[in-house]
Amino acid sequence: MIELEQQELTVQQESIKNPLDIRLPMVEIFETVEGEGTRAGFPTVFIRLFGCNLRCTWCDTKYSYPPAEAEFVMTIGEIVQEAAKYKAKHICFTGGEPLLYGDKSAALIEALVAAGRYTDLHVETNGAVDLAPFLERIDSPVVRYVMDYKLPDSGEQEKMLTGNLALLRPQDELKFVIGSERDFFTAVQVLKDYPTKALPLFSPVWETMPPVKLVGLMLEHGLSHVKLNMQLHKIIWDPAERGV
Ligand SMILES: Nc1nc2[nH]cc(C(=O)O)c2c(=O)[nH]1
Ligand code: SF4
Ligand SMILES: [Mg+2]
Repeated sequence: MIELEQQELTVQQESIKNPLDIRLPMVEIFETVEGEGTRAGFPTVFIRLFGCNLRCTWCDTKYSYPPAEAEFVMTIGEIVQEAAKYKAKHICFTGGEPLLYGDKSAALIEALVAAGRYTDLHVETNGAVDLAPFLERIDSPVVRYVMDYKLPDSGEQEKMLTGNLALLRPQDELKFVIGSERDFFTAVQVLKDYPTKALPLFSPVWETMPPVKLVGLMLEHGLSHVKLNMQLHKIIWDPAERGV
């Protein structure tokens, strides 16, 4: 994969003039209903890029980074065309980490916006990529960021760029995946320490945090501004199923 990325970079530095020709490593494109966040339940096209800069203990998409390999490479033009084969008007841009490719990730978002088909394009980002360049460059009311804040159980908390929290806007979402009481109390503290305009979502880790326990903690601690976030796709389909 590293070889592929280096090869891609060399080729692109030489010859890319049209953003639609930029090539990105892909895992999958499919249509389903969004399982999470404020747009849960809406038919949505998922565009899943390959590669991630984190390794969360409870990750449910380990097929989206090495030692797994990218399923295929597509140009931005091909990705936009493939997405347009589906009827959904919402896009979930995910991974892996969809913003891993910097300017190339931004160019894909811009091309999807330019297609003019979509009323919502949300980016599922992992909290370890600086959102400032994307917020500066992409000026579209349909583009929203759903940022994860990784808690202690994920093993990746120290990679969180806390500066992102102040950059998030009211249309954005800040998701905490909560695996334990320690995670819960850390999330509560983060919300106190780093004020944000984004909507906070608390999502239970499927295997270790029974939803009833998380709801109990939310009510007990008066978290009236926090929304419970259940992963609908794990309730509708087998939790291990891909492409749903
Ligand atoms: N239905 C469904 N909703 C999702 N929301 C976020 C997902 C993700 O993997 O990022 C996801 C996913 O994989 N499936
Ligand atoms: S950031 Fe997302 S894709 Fe990357 S390891 Fe963590 S859960 Fe998995
Ligand atoms: Mg998933």
